Amino acid sequence: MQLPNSMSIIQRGDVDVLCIDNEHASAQIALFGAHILSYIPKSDNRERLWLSDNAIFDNKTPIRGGVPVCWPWFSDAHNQQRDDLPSHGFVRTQVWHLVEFQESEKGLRLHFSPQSCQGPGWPHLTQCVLTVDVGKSLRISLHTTNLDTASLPLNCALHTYFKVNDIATTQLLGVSGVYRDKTQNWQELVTPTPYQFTQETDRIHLSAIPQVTLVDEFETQITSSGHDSIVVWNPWIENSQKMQDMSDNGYRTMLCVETAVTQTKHLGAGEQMMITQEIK
Ligand SMILES: O=P(O)(O)OC[C@H]1O[C@@H](O)[C@H](O)[C@@H](O)[C@@H]1O
Repeated sequence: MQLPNSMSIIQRGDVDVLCIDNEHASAQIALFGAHILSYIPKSDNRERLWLSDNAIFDNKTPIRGGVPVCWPWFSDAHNQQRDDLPSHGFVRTQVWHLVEFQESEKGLRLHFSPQSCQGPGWPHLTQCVLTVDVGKSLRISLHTTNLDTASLPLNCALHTYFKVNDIATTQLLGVSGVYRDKTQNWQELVTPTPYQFTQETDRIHLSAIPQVTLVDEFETQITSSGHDSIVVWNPWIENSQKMQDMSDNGYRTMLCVETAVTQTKHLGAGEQMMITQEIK
């Protein structure tokens, strides 16, 4: 396939990375996982995504940072009662194909599909496509079609790591309602106001919150659709120290705000669904 004018390819370790540079923004997308690593709009030249200094680019290990695509389950697959399955599904550790692109005055639209939509714990016939729009905003859509003859149980997430100046002075606006707290035995608790960070945070907010603002030195707008949850995660110091692909202080400059389906969508035969996260 001939590449669009605004795109070149580089190597990071063993991973092929698409570099996009158009009049609106620059971005980097690894083919391993169709994993967006960087997005910098030209309106302010500010990097929106966090990528670990110790991220591993070996075409095997999930990349720590950017936008991991979690599909067809979220987290440790406990919904399926199977401990042997990889956390966050199996497509973030596949090399994806760029199947199509369109260039327009709005920017570049890219469509990716994984090597295979079947994997361990997922015998179903499905199609999964990731569409990325690199323009004045970064728009990411994960589209699933059930090609099987029976209904199937789906969870998924766009697990975005946002770059923050200092987690101690970061706030989230727009999040309300109840959440399940993984750090407190999955207790259901009420979202605090103001929403700030002083310790390990691992929360599934159980509603389709459409708009979240990440307030740091600057403001980042996160718009979601098609989801049933927003997940908020910061591992804090002890977990950062334990993770091989994260520096000890890595937690200080990142916050995950994830657009997710965690409450299991039963997708009927022939049915489609899509989750979208837009970042400005
Ligand atoms: O280390 P992983 O598999 O990329 O997962 C990172 C985190 O992802 C978050 O979405 C989960 O809520 C956390 O529990 C998990 O630790």
